[in-house]
Amino acid sequence: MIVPIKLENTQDISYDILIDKLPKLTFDTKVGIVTNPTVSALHLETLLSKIDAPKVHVITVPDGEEYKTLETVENILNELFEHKFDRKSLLIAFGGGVIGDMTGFTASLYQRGIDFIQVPTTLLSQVDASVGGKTGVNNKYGKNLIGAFYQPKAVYINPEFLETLPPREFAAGVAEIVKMAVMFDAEFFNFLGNADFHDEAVLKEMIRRSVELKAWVVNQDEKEAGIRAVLNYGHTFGHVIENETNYNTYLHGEAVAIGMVMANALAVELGLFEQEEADRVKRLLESASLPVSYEIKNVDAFYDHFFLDKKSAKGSIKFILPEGMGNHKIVNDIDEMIVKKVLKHFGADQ
Ligand SMILES: NC(=O)c1ccc[n+]([C@@H]2O[C@H](COP(=O)([O-])OP(=O)(O)OC[C@H]3O[C@@H](n4cnc5c(N)ncnc54)[C@H](O)[C@@H]3O)[C@@H](O)[C@H]2O)c1
Ligand SMILES: O=C(O)C(=O)C[C@@H](O)[C@H](O)[C@H](O)COP(=O)(O)O
Ligand SMILES: [Zn+2]
Repeated sequence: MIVPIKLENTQDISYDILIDKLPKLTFDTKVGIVTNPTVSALHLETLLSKIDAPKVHVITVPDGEEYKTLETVENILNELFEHKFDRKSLLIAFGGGVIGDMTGFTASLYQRGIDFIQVPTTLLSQVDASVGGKTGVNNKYGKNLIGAFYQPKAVYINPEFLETLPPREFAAGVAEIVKMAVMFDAEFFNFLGNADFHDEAVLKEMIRRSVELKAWVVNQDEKEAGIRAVLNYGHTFGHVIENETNYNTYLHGEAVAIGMVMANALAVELGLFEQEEADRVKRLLESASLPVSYEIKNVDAFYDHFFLDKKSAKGSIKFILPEGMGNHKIVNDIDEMIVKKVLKHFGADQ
C-alpha cells in the first residue's frame, strides 16, 4: 500500500511511503548506503540484492545514539568527497532513526544538498523517524539541536526487517505509536490496548496508522509552525531525560514513554486529562515493557532545560498535552510553580 506525502508548501514536495517488501530499486547515479555494523551484518545483503546502480558505496558509522553527532556527519561527508560523489548522487539511509537523521542531514549539507531515501529498519524509524524530513544531530546542549528539515525522495518500509529487532528496541517504537494514538486517535488507542503487538496483521496496522497520521500532520505543517509540534508530545520531558543521562541510559522511545507519563501528570493537574485516562496510558506503556518512571534529581535544573527545547521561544516553554483521549492541546506559559509541583512527583524524595 502507498501513503502519499504532498507537502502544502512552495517547494511542492511530494513523495511516496511504500509499506511492503523492498522492491527493486534502480538508479542511474552513484549510490551511497549509510548504515551501521549491526544493520549491515543482518540486512545489507538483502538491500544490495535489490539495488541496480552504476556504483554503490557502503559507508558504515558506529552504532548508537551517542554517535549521532556532527563529528560522525563530517566523517560521512569526507567519505563522500573521497569517493567523488557528485550533486546527482543519492544516499540511502539504511538503519534506525539515528542513521536516518544523520543521513538526511548529511544529504542536506553535501554540496548544498543531494537526494536521499529512507529504508528504515527499526519499528521506531518505520513509524516515525523516516517520515517527515526532520534530520540532525545531538550535542552537549541537547537533542537534535543541530539539523534541517530535508525531505527524502521516498521511504521504503519493509516490516520484515523488524524480525531481528531486539525486544527493547521494538518497545521503543511502540512508545511513538502510543504517542500518535493519545494525541490523535482514541480508537487507535483502544486497538492498541487489546492488541498482540507481534501479530503480523496488528503490526502492519500499527505501522500503517502511525505513518498515515504522521503524513497527515507533516502535509499540513512541514516546518512545525503549528500542529506538527503535537508530534513532540512526551519529548519536552523525554529529551531532557536523554540529555541528562548522556544518551546512553534510555533509548529515545523509552525516554518518550516516561515523558508522556510526565506530560499526562501535568495535563491531569491542569484538568485537561482524567487521572483514569492517564492510568490507561501508563498501563499500556507498561504492558509494552516501557519504563514509566524516572527519578528527577534536581527539579530546577530539569525545568531550566526546557528553555533549550526548540519548541520554546522568547522565554516561553511550549508543552504538548492530551486534552481527552485522542485529542491534544498546545499550552504555553504554564505557571512555573505548577510545572515544578508535577516534576516533584518524580523527584528523588518521593
Ligand atoms: N526525524 C524524526 O522525525 C525522528 C522521529 C523519531 C525519532 N527520531 C530519532 O531517532 C532516533 C531513535 O531511533 P531508533 O529507535 O530507530 O534507534 P537507533 O537508530 O539507535 O536503532 C536502535 C538499535 O537497533 C539496531 N537496529 C536497527 N535496525 C535493526 C534490525 N532490523 N534488527 C536488529 N537491530 C537493528 C540499531 O543498530 C541500533 O543498535 C533518535 O535519535 C531520535 O531522536 C527522529
Ligand atoms: O516529526 C516530528 O515533528 C516529531 O516531533 C517526531 C519525534 O518523534 C522525533 O523524536 C523528532 O525528532 C523530535 O523532534 P525535535 O524537533 O524535538 O527534535
Ligand atoms: Zn521521537
